[in-house]
Amino acid sequence: EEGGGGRDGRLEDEERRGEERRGRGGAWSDPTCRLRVQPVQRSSALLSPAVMFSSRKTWDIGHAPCLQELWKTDISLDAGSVDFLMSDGEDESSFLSLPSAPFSQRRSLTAELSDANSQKLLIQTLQDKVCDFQARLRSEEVARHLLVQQLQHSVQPKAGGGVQAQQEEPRSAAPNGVKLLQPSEPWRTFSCAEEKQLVKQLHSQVKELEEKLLDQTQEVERLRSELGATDLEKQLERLLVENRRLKQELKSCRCSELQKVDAAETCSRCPHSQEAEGLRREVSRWESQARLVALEKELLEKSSRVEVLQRQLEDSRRQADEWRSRQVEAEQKLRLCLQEREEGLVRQETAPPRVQTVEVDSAGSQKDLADMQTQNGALQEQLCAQRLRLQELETQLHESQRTSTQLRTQILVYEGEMERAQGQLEAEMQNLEEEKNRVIEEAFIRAESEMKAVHENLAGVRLNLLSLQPALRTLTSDYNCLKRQVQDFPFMLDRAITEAKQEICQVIGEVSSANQELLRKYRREMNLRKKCHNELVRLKGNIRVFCRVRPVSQEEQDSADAKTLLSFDSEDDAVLYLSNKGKTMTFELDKIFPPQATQEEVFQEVQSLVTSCIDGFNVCIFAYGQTGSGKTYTMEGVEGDPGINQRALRLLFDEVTEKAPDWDYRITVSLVEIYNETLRDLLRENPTDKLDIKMNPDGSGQLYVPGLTERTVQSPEDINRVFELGHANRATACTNLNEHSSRSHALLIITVSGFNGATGTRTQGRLNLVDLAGSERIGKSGAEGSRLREAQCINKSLSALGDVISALRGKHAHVPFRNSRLTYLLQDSLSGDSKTLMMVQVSPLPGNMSESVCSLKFAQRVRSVELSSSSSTSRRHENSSTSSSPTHDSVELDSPPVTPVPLPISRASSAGSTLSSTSRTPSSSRRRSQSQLAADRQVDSGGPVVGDGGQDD
Ligand SMILES: Nc1ncnc2c1ncn2[C@@H]1O[C@H](COP(=O)(O)OP(=O)(O)OP(=O)(O)O)[C@@H](O)[C@H]1O
Repeated sequence: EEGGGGRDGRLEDEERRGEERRGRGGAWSDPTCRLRVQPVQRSSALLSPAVMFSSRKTWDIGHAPCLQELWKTDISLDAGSVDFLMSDGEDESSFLSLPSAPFSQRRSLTAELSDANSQKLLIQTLQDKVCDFQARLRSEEVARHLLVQQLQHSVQPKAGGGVQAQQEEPRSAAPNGVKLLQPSEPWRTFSCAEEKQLVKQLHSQVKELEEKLLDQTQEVERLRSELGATDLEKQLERLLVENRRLKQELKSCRCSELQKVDAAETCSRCPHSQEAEGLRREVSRWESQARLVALEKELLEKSSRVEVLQRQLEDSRRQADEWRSRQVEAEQKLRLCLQEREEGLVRQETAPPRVQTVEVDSAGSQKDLADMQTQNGALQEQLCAQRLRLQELETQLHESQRTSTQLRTQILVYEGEMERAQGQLEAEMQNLEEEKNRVIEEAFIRAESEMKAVHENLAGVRLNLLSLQPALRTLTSDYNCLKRQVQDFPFMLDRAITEAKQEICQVIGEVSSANQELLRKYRREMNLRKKCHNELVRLKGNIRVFCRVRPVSQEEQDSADAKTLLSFDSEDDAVLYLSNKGKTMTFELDKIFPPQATQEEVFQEVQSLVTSCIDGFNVCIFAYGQTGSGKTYTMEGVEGDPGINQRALRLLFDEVTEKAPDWDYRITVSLVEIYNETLRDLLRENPTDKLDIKMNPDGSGQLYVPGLTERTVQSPEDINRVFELGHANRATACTNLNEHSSRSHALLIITVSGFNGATGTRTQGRLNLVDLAGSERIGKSGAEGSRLREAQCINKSLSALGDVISALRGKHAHVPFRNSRLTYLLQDSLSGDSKTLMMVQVSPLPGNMSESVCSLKFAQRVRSVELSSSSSTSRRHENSSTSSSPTHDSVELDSPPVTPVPLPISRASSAGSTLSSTSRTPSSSRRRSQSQLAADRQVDSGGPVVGDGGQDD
């Protein structure tokens, strides 16, 4: 207002100066100085799309552009266009529940919204839209009203009292002190001051209007942000959220009902299910009732909300009617103004212009006049533009009228839709009410029956409780007792564990001592067993003689000479009868194997001798007999049916393995052949090399065979390899193996060395398995050359063996071991406590009878010899000692007999054997049977066969 006042002041100054100029120069005389007063040009802001409202609360600038576009493009407002308007061309989702389909489809879509929530939402949306349309209508009406007012302001001076009144009171007609120069004012001449003042007034008016427009635009923005469509959208959003929540609640209610039904089915068999089911049903009944109450409350709220909205709708409708009537009035006024203005214009055109002549006093006045004339032209142009604008406004008015008509129609349609939806909602509510009542009744009946069942169950439970009380008391007392025991249990457990530990330690000590005692007893028993065994062997005789009669072969059976002269005692397996030249000879040996005896049966009888080798005894097993009597068969056997050699080694392996935990044994094997008194090693690479028996250079007086190969064997496979090698070497050494083998002695020397780690005891025994050469007396048959020499050598060695045994038997001071390589080599195995087995092989054929008789006599003679047990003590050495040895008793009690390592062929043992033969104890004397004595006598009378070869010792 200050600014306005300032401007007014300036205008007054200008008027005053103009008056002065007029006073000085008189009236305006120049026609060029005539001034046409033109209507005030509207601010460009008023022509902008923005619409101003008279009231602050009715600003709605956001939707105006859309309507103006419609007006410009002349789009008819059908249902689709209404939707487009409603969505404001920006976001259709702002009207979520309203389908964007044409209006013709809306009915069917609405009909599809069957449930109450959807209908409620639809009603709400429709109401919102109605409000929205009403607001838009209001805003349009306000805009039109404003335009009309503006027009009225423009034409007011003329319509109010004509140019005269304006001339009389130019300042009072303008609001806010601004003098409005109306375009309809008739042409008149003004003084320069008046013109200048008029121009200033026009400028100030324009500025004022622009400021107002700016303020109102800002106000519009503010109101739009505060109110506008956002409230409606928020409300709509809230309602949508509420609708969604209600839907989910309904769904969860249905699901819970279904789950309850399922649970009731599954638990129907449970004994406690009835009670639980009753309680659950009661809870669900209460829940459903609570839910129904909540729904009812919600429904009431919704209903009240609908009523409020309906009231708002009524109000808005009434306001719309009022606005409509006011618009009609404004239109009428506008028409009247226009009419008057047109008439004024017509009058102006028809009336002759009054031209006042103004004398130009000065060049400045003339210039002002020219400016005024220019300004007058501009005002004329503004007048034309104003007219055009008036026409446009009229067009817009018509359009807005048409739009309002269409909107009204749309409102009516929506109202009808809303009424129908409301009717459906009411019907739905009615149905829901009925459903609710029915459900409540059913729930009540169900609850009653369930309550009854619950009461019955409760009575049963009470009874059970009464019966359970004594048991509970008992259990409580037991529990307390157990609790006390559990509390004491750790102490008891500790005590028991301590006692148990002590007992266990004590028992372990006792067991350990008992174990030691048992071990001691076991050793003593073992020694006793060995002692008994040795005693038994001694009683049986250290030299044992078996006889094996070979069967008659198929070829021999076919010959006429197959009739056997040998017969056996069925009751005594030690007696053999031989019929020769009409008289029967009886031979009694330790064991006689008939032809049908198997290799296994033969080995059963010799295996005790084999095992004594492990205990440190020297054992010698001879196979004696004529060629073809079965010596090799008995010792080596055939493939698939091994003889004593392989079986002995296997047995030794088994025994050694059995004693393995305490004893560590080593078994070595040597294969030696004696042919023509020549010693050869069958396991060395060059078996033809001759071996010699020499005195040990260490001065111990023992004999040994330098270069004799000793192969360690650990398995039957090793044995097989050794035998194969020996057999191959024996074959390379001769052209005819069979011939050669019958003329040579084959010795398998097995040495078993043992060491007891616990006691430090060492043992060594030797098992000599000898396949002797044929014992037939070839020399007497007139053989010559090499055969004679072979026969002589065989006879010599066999005679030497007989002499040795005879000397042992006769307890001679001197035993001629050195008369042959065989006896020399086997000196240790034949003397002392060594054990000797002579397996005499006999052919049953009559043609071999004389040889059989010789062999049997030799066997009889050998059997009568006994080695002295006392002499054995000198042969034993303990822990690798040489000649000094413990007494026989001490060895037997504490440890197995021990022989020195390595095993020498000792001369001292020879002396020992001599000593032993002289110091034989009476207890070791052998009781012989009468038949044996008879045989001895018979042999003595017949003369020994052994001596036939002659002795060179
Ligand atoms: N108990 C037996 N059962 C079956 N066959 C046997 C028996 N004893 C010997 N024979 C067979 O008799 C034959 C001669 O035996 P073997 O070669 O063992 O006699 P030998 O006394 O070793 O002869 P040599 O002194 O010439 O070596 C062989 O064919 C052998 O198979």
